[in-house]
Amino acid sequence: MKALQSSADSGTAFPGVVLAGGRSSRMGRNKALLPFGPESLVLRATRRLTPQVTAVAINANDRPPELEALGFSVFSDLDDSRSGPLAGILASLRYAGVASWSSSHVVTVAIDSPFFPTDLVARLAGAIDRPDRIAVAASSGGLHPVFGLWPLALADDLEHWLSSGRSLRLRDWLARHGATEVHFADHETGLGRLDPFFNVNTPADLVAAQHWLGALDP
Ligand SMILES: Nc1nc2c(ncn2[C@@H]2O[C@H](COP(=O)(O)OP(=O)(O)OP(=O)(O)O)[C@@H](O)[C@H]2O)c(=O)[nH]1
Ligand SMILES: [Mg+2]
Repeated sequence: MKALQSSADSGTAFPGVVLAGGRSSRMGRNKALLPFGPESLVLRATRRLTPQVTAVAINANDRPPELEALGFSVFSDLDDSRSGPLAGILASLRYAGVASWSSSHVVTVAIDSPFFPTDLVARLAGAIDRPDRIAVAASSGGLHPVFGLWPLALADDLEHWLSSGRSLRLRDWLARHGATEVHFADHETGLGRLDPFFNVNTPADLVAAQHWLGALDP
């Protein structure tokens, strides 16, 4: 069995994927390319993730030229069913093989949580001690399982789970394996406490997020 490839001394050693494969139906337009501060949500996510991981790729099903031109590897779900985040996690586990990422796990983050913690990966990695363990993020707002550390060894299990018509709910597949939950504190801002996993789903959420952005460090 592969050793868990992370240590406090060498820093985290996992590749990361920005999950941007959803429909953005509540927003009404592709969330990845939404302007956010001086950049876009996808650039914000990659910029926040890059210092935490060994490589970054983007998982997307809508792939306009502006997305492809960012300089990151982009890969789609295995099929076009848009069946939810589990499809993106499976695609990420499979992409790890395509990209020859030699690690025990892949990290995923959501496209639409622009304030996710800068110590996300270190904290998730520090919470598990075996290469077959899953770690997921939690906060005052509850569990955020799209932010997780996923063992590559579970790819076949997940593919079978999805292809056999089991639940598409991420939490249902998590329950099958168990996961270590890692709690993250709110950001303290001049405007009050902000859940680091604040989620931008609607145009109103985007307005609120821009407001929070002004109250936070870069
Ligand atoms: N790869 C992939 N990722 C998905 C899929 N559905 C949701 N996601 C991702 O999961 C995260 C949470 O998605 P949601 O905010 O719940 O859904 P959304 O599709 O982005 O937006 P809505 O259509 O408004 O629900 C985001 O990072 C999405 O890009 C999917 O079918 N495939
Ligand atoms: Mg969302």
